[in-house]
Amino acid sequence: MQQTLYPQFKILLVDDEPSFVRSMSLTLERYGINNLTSCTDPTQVQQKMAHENIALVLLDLTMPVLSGQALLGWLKEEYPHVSVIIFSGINQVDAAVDCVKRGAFDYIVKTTDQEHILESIKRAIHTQELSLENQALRAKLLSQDLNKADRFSDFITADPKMMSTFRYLESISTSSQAVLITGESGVGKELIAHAIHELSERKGPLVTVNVAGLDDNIFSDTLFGHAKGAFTGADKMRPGLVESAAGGTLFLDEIGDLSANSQVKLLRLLQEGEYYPIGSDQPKRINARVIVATHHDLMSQQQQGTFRKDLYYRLCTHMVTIPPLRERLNDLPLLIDFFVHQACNELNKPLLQVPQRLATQLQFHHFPGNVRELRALIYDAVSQSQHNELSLQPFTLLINNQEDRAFTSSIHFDENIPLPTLSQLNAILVETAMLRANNNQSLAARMLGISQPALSKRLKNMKTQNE
Ligand SMILES: Nc1ncnc2c1ncn2[C@@H]1O[C@H](COP(=O)(O)OP(=O)(O)OP(=O)(O)O)[C@@H](O)[C@H]1O
Repeated sequence: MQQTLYPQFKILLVDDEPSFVRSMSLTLERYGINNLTSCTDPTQVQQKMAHENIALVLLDLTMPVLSGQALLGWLKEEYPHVSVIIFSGINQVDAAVDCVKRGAFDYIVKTTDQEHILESIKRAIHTQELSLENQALRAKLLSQDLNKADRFSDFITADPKMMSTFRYLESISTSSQAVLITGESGVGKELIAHAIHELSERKGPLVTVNVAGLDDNIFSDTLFGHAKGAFTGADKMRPGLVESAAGGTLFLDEIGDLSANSQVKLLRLLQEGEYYPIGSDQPKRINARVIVATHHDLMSQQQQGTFRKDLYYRLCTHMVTIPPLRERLNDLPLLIDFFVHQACNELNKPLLQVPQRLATQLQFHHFPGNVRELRALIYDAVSQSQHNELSLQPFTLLINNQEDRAFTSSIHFDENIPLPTLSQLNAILVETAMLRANNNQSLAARMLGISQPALSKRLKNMKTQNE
């Protein structure tokens, strides 16, 4: 099994008592916090900070030679972004206030119960993770570049909104927090989940589970597995898919359809990082990053009370929304070419020419099934094509219907206002087409159903009439 280090940065434990360092390390490791380094000699801290990627320090207050307070002052001066939690053998309000004033994240008495200590450490980790991601995100947004563009190569797009989504995903690639992907059915959420897994560089597998329609028992059995004898027919222990995803990613698709009971279990898994196989009282720890996706509007589901608020807010930390195809029409020609290539390859046909007007004409279609629908249409057209050009037959009904509908529903003449003249309408149409085509005359001409020279002539006429 792959051992993933958590968190992504190191935690330095400094205490002159070797027994405390040992027991604290064991406790943290038991709770999945295993990216640790330690020292019992406070004078070594300087060297460790210089050579290791440390973002959280757990510091004993009372040590010989160099006190925790002195080290805290030095750390806050030299490494202001590093969080420091102070541990003390005694509960001294003055010392606690002083440490917090000097910038300590928290002050903990060593005899405090373990849960409280862990809570504080988890909070510090979470704060550091968010701040590191924030820095990465800012750098990424400023740079405009993708470092690992190849990880997105299966997702065909030239859309600026998708490019910012890719940059955002790069900046959170090493985070251990869950990612929520939303968007209509068929927009490519599963492809994005694959890209996130690839970006994370986790060595383990990507395990996908469609949770729609799973009742709570099946959900638990599928994800958490069961112990031998847990129920009739459980004749041997079976590990769940959380375990299969160890060292990798667990992708839960259709999360908006999760039953209320299963939502509680998922929340616990995300919050505590633990789960119980059915019939076992031994908790197991998750060692996989979780990605969830849904085509539902989770925000309104949680407002209506069908999706737990706490789970929603937990999932929201990292969220991406993939726009529907009709909102990224620039992707149409790219996707058409891509699917024609793919279909010709798969169906063993020579590469077909794509009539240029296809993308323009398809712009009017609403694409309720998004890219999946476009893919199916292209595959159908490729299989029906007899000659070396893609047959437009499968699209005719769709194009005519949509063009007519788009046309008639968008044009309305108010009875109280005089009708425009034909030349006024002509000018409006030409200007709108030029605007939509980004001043590309060939494209605008195709939209208007005329040749490029004819459009150029009209533009010249309009110009002289205006002069
Ligand atoms: N941008 C894209 N480039 C190439 N192929 C795409 C793109 N987007 C989607 N596809 C293809 O469209 C189909 C549907 O994509 P996918 O299954 O990822 O959608 P989804 O959003 O997860 O849908 P659902 O909500 O129904 O699960 C797949 O065959 C996928 O490969």
